[in-house]
Amino acid sequence: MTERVTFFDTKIDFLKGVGPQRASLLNTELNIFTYRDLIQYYPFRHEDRTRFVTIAELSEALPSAQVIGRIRDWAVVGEGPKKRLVAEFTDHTGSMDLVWFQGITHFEKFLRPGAEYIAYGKPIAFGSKYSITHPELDPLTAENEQGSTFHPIYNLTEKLRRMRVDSKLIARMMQQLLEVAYPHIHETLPNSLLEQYRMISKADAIENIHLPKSQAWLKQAERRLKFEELFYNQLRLIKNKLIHKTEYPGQVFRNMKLLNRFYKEFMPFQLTEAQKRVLREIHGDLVSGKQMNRLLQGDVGSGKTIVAFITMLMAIDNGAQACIMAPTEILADQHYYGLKVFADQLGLTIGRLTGSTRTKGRRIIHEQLQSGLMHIIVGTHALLEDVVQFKNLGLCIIDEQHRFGVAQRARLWNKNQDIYPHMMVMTATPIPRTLAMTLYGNLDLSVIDELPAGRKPIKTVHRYDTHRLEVFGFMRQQIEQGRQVYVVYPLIEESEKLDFKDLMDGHESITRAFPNHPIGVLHGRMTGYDKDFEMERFVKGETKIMVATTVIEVGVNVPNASVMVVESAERFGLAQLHQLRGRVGRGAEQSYCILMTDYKLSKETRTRIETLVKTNNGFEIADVDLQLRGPGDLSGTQQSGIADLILADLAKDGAILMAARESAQQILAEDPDLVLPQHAPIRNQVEVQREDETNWSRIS
Ligand SMILES: Nc1ncnc2c1ncn2[C@@H]1O[C@H](COP(=O)(O)OP(=O)(O)OP(=O)(O)O)[C@@H](O)[C@H]1O
Repeated sequence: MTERVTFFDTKIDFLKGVGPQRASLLNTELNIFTYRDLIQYYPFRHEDRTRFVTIAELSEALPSAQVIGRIRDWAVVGEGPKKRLVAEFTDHTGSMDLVWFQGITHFEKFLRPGAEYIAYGKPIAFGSKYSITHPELDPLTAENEQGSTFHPIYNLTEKLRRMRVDSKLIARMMQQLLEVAYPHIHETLPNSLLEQYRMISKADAIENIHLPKSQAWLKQAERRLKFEELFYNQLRLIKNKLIHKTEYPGQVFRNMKLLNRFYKEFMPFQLTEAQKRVLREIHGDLVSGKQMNRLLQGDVGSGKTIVAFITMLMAIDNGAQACIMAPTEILADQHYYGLKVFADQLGLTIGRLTGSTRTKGRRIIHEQLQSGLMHIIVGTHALLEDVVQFKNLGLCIIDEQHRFGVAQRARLWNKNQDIYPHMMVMTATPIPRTLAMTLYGNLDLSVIDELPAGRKPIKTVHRYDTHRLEVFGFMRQQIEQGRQVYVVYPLIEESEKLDFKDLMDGHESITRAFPNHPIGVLHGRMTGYDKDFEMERFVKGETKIMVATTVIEVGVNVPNASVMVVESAERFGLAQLHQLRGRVGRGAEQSYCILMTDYKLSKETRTRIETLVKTNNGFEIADVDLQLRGPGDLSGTQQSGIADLILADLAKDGAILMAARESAQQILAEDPDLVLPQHAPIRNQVEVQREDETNWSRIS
């Protein structure tokens, strides 16, 4: 497709007052090269500059205040870092101080005693007098004395600030650009939607997101642009889903001989109703003749492994092979061991391929996959290598998908010659609905929303470090009743050395406190062999306590372990704590999770800990996590497309997302190829943006 050059491709150098030096600064610091880049560089907040207060009305409760007054006098006082310029600023109600620690020489030249200014900033009381440090100061003019509007504040880098590129300058550039750009901004939503949701035009929205005429306009602009962003996000995902459903054939897996045999002879337990329902959904896909693209969500311990295995059997029953890809070696190993038990019973060949598989082993696996001798392969990224070829890959299961990129997924698809393999994505931690929709809106969703019968909810408590002896006492009691215990320490890359020392000190003090019980230790610095050895001892019950880092976070399954002690729990994220806790409560015994922390906790940390104490429900926890941290921070989601949402906030804009999704669904159901005249704005936008994998709401 040839690039269409538009007005918005003009270089910012053409704006008045930009010049080559500033242009290159904006290029390198903010990635702003063209009018398009600039106009889409939205401010992150606005200052309300419509109202004034008098000096008598100042109060510390005001986050900021705008005052008209006169500089009566000023002086430079103090020495060294305390050196500052203090100006006395007065109006008819009183006097206050304006203070500068930086730019003193500039203000010495700029301040004129007797002249009138508008000062803006955060008022702080010193005794009976208020002062503003580093206020924004503008000479009073006929224009600004009525109060201006809302001033946009842009994210800027330190270097830009040093070079005197501030929000005011960007706002001036924006004003200049908007004056000429307005007629070039095409409408990108159909009239019907604008009317249905009473939204303003794209051009008005762009103008008001930068330089709003009023608070009401700003709100309208935000709502319109968020809607558009989410609408195109959903349109892209739903369209993608439709294409898969209509255009991509899938192998049909009807034979169920092996599956029936497994059910009759080896099935270790009764499936839960939720597991059965999900398997019916999957089976429906696998006999539909279309390629399956499904997301399998289930809370920690809900029994995803058996669902994955039965799905694999459906493929193998029909002469196809299955693979499962996990983000880490430990997790791949866990899947391997979990699945091997079942595979061995049926005499199926299962292999494991990770970074540490030796060359010779690799070669054998490659051959067996190519000849079709190997039925199931479990692995990490190593599976993506070109040398890995299958005879007939019928099913790919991807665990923890959000750690894999879109391109990696596509590479797996292409591993089969004639027909794409069926795809199933499993997430080990529940994700909130809004996030699931924007990340995985192109997939069909299956949820295992029920834990196996007989599980007792894990009891979670919070204990301060000072109560460690009591905790040890409790651990001892549990071990004497035949149970096993995990003690987990944080190990975070930035403070790895110290953390490692904590882990080893912890190991030592536990060894001293439990002289009669064998203790294991597990961390990322150990070799694969040592890790396997330690894990095996714990699985067999030879060690009673496992002191570990978060390497055991996902997938580890030792039903006899009933106590999880998390040291420095304040340093873990919510999802991570929920995952860790999920390592216990996997058998029939009552299980416990003990979150150890320091006395001093931030408000957010307290909320995290209290949430875990209060609920075992992963979906509820995921929602709190989203509220606390925002979607960009949820573990591992950064690179997966969520960052492309510039304005919409999935924690707050759920209602807009639902409306946008519904609209996208309706429009595509009525007009899948977007050929109706009323959908021309969408068609145009989609045609221009098709090249862009992630963001279809860009200015064209
Ligand atoms: N229907 C069931 N009845 C009884 N036990 C079950 C059932 N389904 C699974 N289990 C057992 O529950 C435990 C957890 O299952 P599994 O390891 O598949 O969980 P998961 O969903 O993968 O969770 P995680 O993400 O925490 O690993 C295992 O010991 C498994 O054998």
